[in-house]
Amino acid sequence: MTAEPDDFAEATGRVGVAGVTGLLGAELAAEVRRRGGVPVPLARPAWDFARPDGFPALPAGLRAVVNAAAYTRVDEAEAEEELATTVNGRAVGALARRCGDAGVRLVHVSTDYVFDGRRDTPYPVDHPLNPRSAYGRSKAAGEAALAASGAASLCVRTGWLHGPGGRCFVRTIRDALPRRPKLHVVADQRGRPTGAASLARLLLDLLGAGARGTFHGTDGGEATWFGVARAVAGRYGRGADVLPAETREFARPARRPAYSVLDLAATEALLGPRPPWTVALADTLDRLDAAGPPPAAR
Ligand SMILES: NC(=O)C1=CN([C@@H]2O[C@H](COP(=O)(O)OP(=O)(O)OC[C@H]3O[C@@H](n4cnc5c(N)ncnc54)[C@H](OP(=O)(O)O)[C@@H]3O)[C@@H](O)[C@H]2O)C=CC1
Ligand SMILES: Cc1cn([C@H]2C[C@H](O)[C@@H](COP(=O)(O)OP(=O)(O)O[C@H]3O[C@@H](C)C(=O)[C@@H](O)[C@H]3O)O2)c(=O)[nH]c1=O
Repeated sequence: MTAEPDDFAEATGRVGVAGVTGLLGAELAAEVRRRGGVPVPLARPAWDFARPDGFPALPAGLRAVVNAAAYTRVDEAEAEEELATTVNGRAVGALARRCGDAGVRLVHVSTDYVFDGRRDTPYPVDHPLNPRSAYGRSKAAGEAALAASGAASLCVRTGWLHGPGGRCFVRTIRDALPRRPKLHVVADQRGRPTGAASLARLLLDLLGAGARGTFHGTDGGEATWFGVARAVAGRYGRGADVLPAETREFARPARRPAYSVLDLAATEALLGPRPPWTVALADTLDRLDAAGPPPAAR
């Protein structure tokens, strides 16, 4: 990984955003606007990641492209691996080649699920990939396609995203609380919960710092899914209703890594310490509550 600062932070310009309707893409578009730039959606039908052979040339005058489009349904991917691999793998290569042709920098987002979760200390950026799920394999294929394209790119692995603008674990737990007297949540998977808005800022900051290669981009600290669920429920006076479970009790089609804490050393050396995950969690819940009534406290 390298970093040669440029003037991106001062002159955001037109930024292509793929996946603009998603959890991260919506925050990215908002953050580009906040910095005085113009987000340019790269969306269907022209940019259908399931049909990357049909990608057009990039719109003119883009300063950079950020790819937040992906097939993200981890369990469904087990039965749809071919589609997931096209969207998360082949399409990334095709987009990178379009960016290379136009001389435009590409920021691509990858996941903690490319690792096998067998470590018990944070995964360095150059640790060998060994995904245990179809989704993880499809995202690893995207990283490989990006590298093979030769385009000037930045790949940022993140994990456990949450935000008000889409489906995520935090929202699932918040919405389940009024309907379920008790929630059993796995306490043997550990990672770094990350706010989508916090990640959007980080991606643009990394771009502005001229970062190239692979970086990790999460919020700071670490937690289990049980810990996250407890924190969500605690806000509504329901913390005691979240009970710890083991992964083997919670059968799902896809395997999740037991440990997916990503090492942040290079990112923090460039941009300073990451905020603790609890800050972005409070922000997500504030924004969800502002949009609709919170679950009734019991
Ligand atoms: N969510 C998480 O916890 C994590 C996510 N990531 C990565 O972060 C990135 C953003 O994820 P997130 O915001 O959660 O994703 P979402 O599932 O919220 O959004 C996915 C976006 O991709 C678009 N998309 C899906 N299929 C296609 C297609 N065939 N053609 C064009 N666009 C398509 C969707 O468009 P539409 O609305 O039209 O379907 C949507 O805009 C992804 O690369 C993901 O792998 C990494 C780690 C954790
Ligand atoms: C809703 C729920 C989940 N769980 C468990 C199941 C699973 O092991 C874990 C996480 O649940 P989810 O299925 O919501 O999260 P999951 O879809 O696995 O989230 C992942 O999404 C992809 C896109 C990524 O890239 C990852 O970084 C990660 O954020 O919590 C419970 O134990 N109890 C519950 O009530």
